[in-house]
Parts: sequence; structure tokens; C-alpha cells
Amino acid sequence: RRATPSPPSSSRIAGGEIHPDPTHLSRGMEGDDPMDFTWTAGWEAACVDASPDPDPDPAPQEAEAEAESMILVSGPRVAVSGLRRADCRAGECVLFVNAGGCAIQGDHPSANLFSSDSFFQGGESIETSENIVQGGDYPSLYSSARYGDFTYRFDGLAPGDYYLDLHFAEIVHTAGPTGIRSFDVLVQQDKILSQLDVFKVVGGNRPLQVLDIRAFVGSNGAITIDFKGVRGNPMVCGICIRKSPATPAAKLGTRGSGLCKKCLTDVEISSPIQKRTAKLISKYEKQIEELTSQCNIKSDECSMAWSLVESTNQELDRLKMELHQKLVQTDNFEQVLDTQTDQLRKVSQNYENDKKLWAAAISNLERKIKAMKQEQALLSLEAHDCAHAIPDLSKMIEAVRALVAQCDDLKMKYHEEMAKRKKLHNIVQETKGNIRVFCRCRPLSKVETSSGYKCVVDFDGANDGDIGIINGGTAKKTFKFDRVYTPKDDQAEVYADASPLVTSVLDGYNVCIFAYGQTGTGKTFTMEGTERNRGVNYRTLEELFKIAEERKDTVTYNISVSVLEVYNEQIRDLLATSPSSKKLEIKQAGEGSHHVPGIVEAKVEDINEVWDVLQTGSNSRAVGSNNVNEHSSRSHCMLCIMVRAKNLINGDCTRSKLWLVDLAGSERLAKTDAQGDRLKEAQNINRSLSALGDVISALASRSSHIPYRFAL
Ligand SMILES: Nc1ncnc2c1ncn2[C@@H]1O[C@H](COP(=O)(O)OP(=O)(O)OP(=O)(O)O)[C@@H](O)[C@H]1O
Repeated sequence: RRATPSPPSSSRIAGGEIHPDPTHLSRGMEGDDPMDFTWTAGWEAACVDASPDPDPDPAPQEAEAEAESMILVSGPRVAVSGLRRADCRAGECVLFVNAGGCAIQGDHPSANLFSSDSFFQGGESIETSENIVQGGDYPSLYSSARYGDFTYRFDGLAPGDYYLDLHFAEIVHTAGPTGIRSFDVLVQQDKILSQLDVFKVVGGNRPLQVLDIRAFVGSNGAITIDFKGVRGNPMVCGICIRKSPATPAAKLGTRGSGLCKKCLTDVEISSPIQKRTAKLISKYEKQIEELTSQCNIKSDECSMAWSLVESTNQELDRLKMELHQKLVQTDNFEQVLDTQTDQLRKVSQNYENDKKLWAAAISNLERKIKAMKQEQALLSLEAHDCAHAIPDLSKMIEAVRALVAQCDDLKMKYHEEMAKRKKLHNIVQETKGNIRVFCRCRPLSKVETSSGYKCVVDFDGANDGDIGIINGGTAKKTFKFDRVYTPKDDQAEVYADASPLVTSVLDGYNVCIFAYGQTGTGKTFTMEGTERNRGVNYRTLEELFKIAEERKDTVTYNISVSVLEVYNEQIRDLLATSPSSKKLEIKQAGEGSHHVPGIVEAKVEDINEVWDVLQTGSNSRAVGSNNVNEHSSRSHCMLCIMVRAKNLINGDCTRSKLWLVDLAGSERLAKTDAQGDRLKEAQNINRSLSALGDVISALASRSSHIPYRFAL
């Protein structure tokens, strides 16, 4: 009958609990001798009765060697037969557990030989009724086993060195095959058996002992034995814990003796086990030698292989470097290629555009050539006709030359005539009088008319230059002028008499036009006028530019303008953008010629610039008010036009000035009721006008002394 691991019958399989025997262990721990267990009596008896196996069946050495190859540590030995009485060393034994089974009594009923299965955790108990071959003196030990993944933990042990004996038998897969079950065994967590395959070593229903496994118990007083399946479940039949004898097992030295670990002396070894151990050692030493020589060969091979690897790595590094350089070169080439591709694309585009343009140009040229050919054909015909007319052409050329000569002669005569005209024009002006006085009477203003004022001027003799002042019904008082303008005469008529003087200025003569009269009589209106009704100033400059334009082929003119104001005998530059601390003064440059050093001379190119200049001057002019005329100016405003002329034919240069003056009001002091600053202003105005009158009188009477200085 074969044992089966599952499902076991309740009577034959116990659950996986820890079942320490407190009685045994407490007694063992409490007593002075830890081996003083009741069940050890059975062992003692067994030892006494022990007798050599009459028919020992020595295990094949191959099987032992096979089992030893699974032992990872030095020291343990293998027995391929069951436990015999002769092997029992009761003096050393602390505990013998019948794994998976119950307690077994020895020859003395009072003492157990093996304790029942306890101290385990996990696994199941199994047993078999089949015969255990080579089962030794206690085959029932191998009829039961703990089966599965399980652990044994033995507590309460005195610290020190112990030996463990493990008893195995394959009682489940008794017919194999090899490798159906293999497992590891760890003692105190150190693996001592690796992939133990009991069937492989001894076959089914045969005992296998692994003896003398060393274990050290520390202060925790415990030994743990872990069984871990590699393939299938592990199983164990018995565990024996033995106290290490006082003299520990010595390492074998020479054949038949061992080296004591404590005293390092040779100890005689005579037991068959020790002999076998020595044999194994010799065998392993040979194997070690062989392995060492193989290892050396392999080391040399490794060394060579390593050198090869190193040289290969160096070559690999070199190749990597080369590859990197090639990649960099490739990148550079790609960039250059991209740039050149772009350039090529642009060139290609330009080429296409140029091609189109050239095609259009060629087409255009072809059309033109065609037209020119037609024209050339016509011209050929005309040329043919002209060839006949060449004699007439020569005559014509002669005639043109004669005309050119005649033109040059006429041109010379024209200039001579122009010079004469200029001279005669100015003689005429002088004949009219170097000093001419015109009188203009303005119309009554609306305020004056609505206030009931009446005109007291008689214009009956106006055409002859006479005006009469009707004075309260008595005989009228008559005054004579070079010309009288009635209120009906407009600005253009007033300017008509000033116009010839402009020609004189451009011919190089100095001219002065000024307006004189009481406040509010129309001086400013006459000289400046308004934007819609321009006065003498604007019209004069307009005429200047007009004549200059007419003469531009023969004379170039350079015209500049200054505007100044005389107020309270102080000169102020009305074109200066910022007030100057320097006092301006009139200097006499020659007889009848004056200038003001430092004054702004604004160069004007056309009449629009002139108007801007006149407006600037007009805005800057000092204006106040008094009770005669609210907007009357109390300063003399003087506009000076400087003309520089260059005759392009004969190179003559002239400089001349035209003064256009708007004098301050000439009313009498008593009539203005002026006081304070206004009185001072009026006094200065009257004094300057009086000096001007003296100059004019002296000029008119051709006096040898002209009192210019007082008038300055
Ligand atoms: N011929 C005219 N026709 C119409 N209105 C005129 C004429 N002359 C002057 N006036 C007007 O008379 C007023 C005074 O003229 P204006 O200011 O020219 O006098 P003024 O002599 O310059 O005075 P002041 O001495 O105070 O400068 C202005 O309103 C002006 O428009």
C-alpha cells in the first residue's frame, strides 16, 4: 500500500500545528543536564542492546557521493541505510522526533525512544505500511513523514554547539522517477542541503540519513529547520538533535588521523566513517586540483579574451570617433548642401524671372524693329526726296545764319534800349519829383455815421490834387498834393501810383514810402491792408517778384525782408524769435543810406513767404488803446525790402532798398488827453514826426544840410 499525501485519513494525518512537548523541554531546560529526559532511557537501553547489523548492506559509494554532492557545508556525512542501535549515542541525544508519526517506545516501556511529531509548523503527516528496505533497527521511523512546506523550530535549548541528524525516505513516489521530488533544507537559515532528491540517491522505501549537521544555538535557545520544495513537496521522517561532545570533531589530517580544531594536534581516526571521510577528502582534493588547473586554464583564456575585448573596445572607440567625425562632416556637408540648394533655387527663380523679362523685352524689341523698319523705309523715301532738295537746304542754312546774326544784333540793341528805358524811367520818376505827397481820405466809419458825423472834406478839386476843408460854414481851407484819393478810391488805385517805384527799386534805386496822419485815419489800412484787401506793402512785394520773374533770363534777384518797430525811441526787431538784450541802433552807411546792425533779414523766395513775414511782424507790433482810436498803434512800423541784383549779360551788381513805413498817429497832445505813459508815448511820437518833417522839408528845398541825425 502506497502512502498518498492528500487527502489523508484523519486518523493517519495530523494538522500542521506546533506541538512542543513542554514537559520534555521544561524538564530539559530546568535540569543541570539537558540530556536528562525520560525518553532518553530508551536510547540508553537501545545502546546497551545494540549489536552490529548481521547483514549490513553497505550503500553503494556512488549513492553516497550523489547524496554528498547535495550537501553545501563541510562536516555532514551520509548513510544510505536505516538507523541502527550501534549508531545511537544516547549521551549526546537531546531530542529525536518521529516526523509525521507518533512516539515510539524502546525496549524499556517507561521511556520513549522517539518522541511524537512536534515542534513543526506547516505540512502534513503521512505514513506508509509498505516495507522499508534496509530500514535498520527502527524501520517504523521511516514509515511516517512530515510532508509539504514546513518548518521545525526547537526552543528552550541551552546555547552552544549541536549536531542534527536528518532521516529521509521516499515513501510516496516509491517508483520514482528521479527528479520527481527535490527540496532544500536550511538550518538556522543557512542552506545545508540543496535540491535533495532522496529517490535519486537511494530509490523508493529506502532510508537516507544525513548526519552530523552542525548547528549553533545562540541566546534565543532555538534551532530552526526549514524545508523548502524545489520540485514537489519536501518530506522528512525523523530529526535527531544531539549535543556536541566536549571535544569537537576534528578536521581530518593525514590518513587515519584528524586535526583538532582546539589544540591543532593530530587525533587518531579509526572509525569506518572517518576512513570514508578521509577518502572523500582525498577525492575532493583531487577534484579541487583538477578544478584549480581548469580554473587556471580558464583564467588564462579569460585573460586572453579580456585583452581581446580591450583591444576590440579600443578599436570600437576608434571606430566610434571616426563615425562621429564622419557624422559631423556629414552634418557640415548637409548644411553646405542646404545653403547651396537655397542659392540654386534663388538663382533658378531669378533665371526664370529674367527669362520672362528678356522674352518680353525681345518681343518688344521685335515690335520696335518692325516699326523702325517701316519708319526706315519711309525715311528712305523721304531721304530720297531730300536728296533732291539739298541745294534748297544750303540756301536755307545761309538764311538761318543771317537770321541768327540779326538776332544777336537785335539783342544788343535790346539791351541798349533797356538801359535807356531804365534811365528814362528813373528820369521820369525824378521829374515827377523825388518826394511826392499823396493824400487819402477814408470814408466815415459806421460808428461815425451813426453818431451823426459828417464829412468836412471837399473833393471838387481832387483830380487836380486839391482838397478843401469846410470849416463851420466859413471859407474853406484848401490844400494841394501830388494826388488826392477820395473815399471811393480802393487799394489798387492807391497802389497804381506806387507801382512804378518798384521798377526803380529793381533797377537799383532806393525808395521810401511812408504813411503819415492822425490816429485812425487809415495809415495801417493803406500800408498793410487786410487779407482780402491787400495794402501797399503786399502789392509792392507781389510786383517785385512778378518783375523779377519776367527778368529772370537777364537778371537774378536776391530779396530779403526786415521788419522793425520804433516805440518810445526804442528799436525792436519784429522778426526776432527771442528778445535780444542788445539795443538796436540805426547807423548811417552813407549819404541818405542807413542800416540797423544785427536786425533779422528774412530771405524770401515767393509772395507766400512774404505774407508769412508780414503777418509775423504785424502780430509782434505793439498795440495799445487810447480814447481817440481803440486800436490805434503808437509805434512806427518799418518794412525794409533789400534787393540784390546781378545782370547775367554784363555782370553788373546793384543793391537797393525799399522802405515801407507805417508811422504812428500824429494827433496833438492836447486832443488825446493823454497822461503818464501815454503822454510820454505821444511826446516821443510827435518829436520823431517833427524831426521827420524837418528832413523832408530840407530834402524838398534841396537844402545843403539834411538833418538826418535828429530824425534817427
Ligand atoms: N480807405 C478806407 N476804406 C475803408 N476803411 C478804412 C479806410 N481807411 C481806414 N479805414 C478803417 O479805419 C480804421 C482805422 O484805420 P487804421 O487803423 O488804418 O488807421 P491808422 O491811421 O493806422 O491808425 P493808427 O495811427 O492808430 O495806427 C480801420 O478800421 C480801417 O479799417
